[in-house]
Amino acid sequence: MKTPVHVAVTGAAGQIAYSLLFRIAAGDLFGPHQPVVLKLLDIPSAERVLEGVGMELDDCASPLLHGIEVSSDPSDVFDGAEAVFMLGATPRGPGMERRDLLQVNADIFSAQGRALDEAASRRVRILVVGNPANTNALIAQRNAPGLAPECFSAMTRLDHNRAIGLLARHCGCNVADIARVAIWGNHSPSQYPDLHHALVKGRPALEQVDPAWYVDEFIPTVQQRGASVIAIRGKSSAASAANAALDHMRSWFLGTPKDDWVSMAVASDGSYGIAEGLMFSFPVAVENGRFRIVQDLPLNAFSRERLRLTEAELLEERAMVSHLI
Ligand SMILES: NC(=O)C1=CN([C@@H]2O[C@H](COP(=O)(O)OP(=O)(O)OC[C@H]3O[C@@H](n4cnc5c(N)ncnc54)[C@H](O)[C@@H]3O)[C@@H](O)[C@H]2O)C=CC1
Ligand SMILES: O=C([O-])CC(=O)C(=O)O
Repeated sequence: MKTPVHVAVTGAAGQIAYSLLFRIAAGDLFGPHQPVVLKLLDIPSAERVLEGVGMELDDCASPLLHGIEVSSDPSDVFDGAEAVFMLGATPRGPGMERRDLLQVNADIFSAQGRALDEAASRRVRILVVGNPANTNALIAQRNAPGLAPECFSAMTRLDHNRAIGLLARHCGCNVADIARVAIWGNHSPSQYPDLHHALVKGRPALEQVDPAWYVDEFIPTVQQRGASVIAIRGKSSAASAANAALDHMRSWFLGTPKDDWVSMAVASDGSYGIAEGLMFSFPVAVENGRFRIVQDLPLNAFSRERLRLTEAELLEERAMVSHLI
């Protein structure tokens, strides 16, 4: 048996965690031969719920689950962690934008960034899911100067999966027939779901869909999908968010297919003219456990303008938390 990977999950008593933890324990993250230790963090008032989640994990009798540790102290939970899912944050309700959560959630990410700096493995891979995810990831990263910026990412994989699902339904094909969809920018309505490089059954997607559908339906539907789920379900996406978080981490640990990429918000290195340091979603490829931003994709005037708009929003969000970074 291999040495267990230590996986920390914050907000472990919440709804996304309830869809995530059992799948990690079942091997959906690292496969059927890699044991894990789950390290669960939530606030003291959630202690009883967390205890109950731990009981249910025990009751799954998963041979891959080599331990469960529960705490309300981030330093305990991040100690030696190699994979960290940062879910712990207040979700939005109907009528709110994700950025309305910035003042509510920002302090969590500065404190937990410092705890990661102090305790996590130097090779840790951190995924911020709690909203507004990009700027929370920026706050955490800036509060962890002892960790490489490449240890941090924020989740736009749900948007990426939504885009693939919608395109597949529209084209009447299987999701496996689709490649090279990209989400650029912020996990917010300003994000840019880009089909200019996408392939459906190996042929350019934009030759197979009506341009008006792409601009007037596809882009706004993906941008607003989170709000649509809240309006209909009464709560924000949870199972699909957990699924995307697993997809994100699995791609980061195990790699992306040779002829495809995924979308991840990572610290900008200035690629495509995006301000350095912003946590910006790019198409990325992963090889040997390291991601690289896919380079040299041609961007037309429409795409350049969309990138500029979402970058402007992230710059505004960064200015709103300048006291924390
Ligand atoms: N990036 C993305 O694509 C998505 C992001 N989200 C975001 O994920 C976050 C979590 O969503 P849910 O699980 O539905 O919310 P939830 O309210 O069910 O769970 C959040 C949990 O975090 C805990 N928490 C709060 N402060 C904490 C702290 N300082 N340390 C540790 N835990 C803390 C709460 O006690 C609660 O148990 C929300 O911010 C939501 O908006 C949700 C869906 C998709
Ligand atoms: O919309 C929300 O608040 C939750 C979320 O981030 C999503 O579903 O994309």
